[in-house]
Amino acid sequence: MSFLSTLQRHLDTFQQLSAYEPAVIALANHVEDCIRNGGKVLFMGNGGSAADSQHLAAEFVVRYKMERPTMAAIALTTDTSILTAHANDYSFATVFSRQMEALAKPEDIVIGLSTSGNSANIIDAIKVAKSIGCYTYAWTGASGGELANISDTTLRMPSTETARIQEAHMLIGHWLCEEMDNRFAG
Ligand SMILES: O=C(CO)[C@@H](O)[C@H](O)[C@H](O)[C@H](O)COP(=O)(O)O
Ligand SMILES: [Zn+2]
Repeated sequence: MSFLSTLQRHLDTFQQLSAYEPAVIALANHVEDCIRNGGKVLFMGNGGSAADSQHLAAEFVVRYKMERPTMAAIALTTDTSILTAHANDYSFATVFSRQMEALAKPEDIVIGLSTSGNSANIIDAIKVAKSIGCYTYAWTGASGGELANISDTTLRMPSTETARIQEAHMLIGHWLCEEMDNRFAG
């Protein structure tokens, strides 16, 4: 496939994202309430979505563009000792749910990023998060996968291509950070 056709598919996907404004504003309102009430946001994903989870948690805790107080967030993808011990001793399928049991509180928001919506470790962790009482979001591709059936809210990106879905997730994530700057800065 040529770069121009890749770029065209990216643009086709992104052109549809303006329709997501109500969903992103609703998410931002929810995250604002969660943070103001002492909650935190837990992100998780595999592969590129692990990187995206860390990227967004860093922007919450450190900064995005503006000076504002820190916002509580954590990516469940970063501690290699936890990840390797759990995968080695138990199973990779429960590598996030174990951390969810340890860290999540009912007032928290959980965001699982999965392009297929079918990653077993995210499905298991969303189930555990719900049993704890957290509100759960799935960020997926167009199909939504199994995560769309079990999460409280699913944001389905308008693509079936992994890379384009990931690119759209990051636009949504940066849009959320921008909203948080507007609400918490100054
Ligand atoms: O970044 C990419 C592809 O762009 C890959 O590393 C990709 O994230 C991995 O194949 C993941 O395991 C896919 O998982 P998921 O998005 O289906 O949950
Ligand atoms: Zn990638």
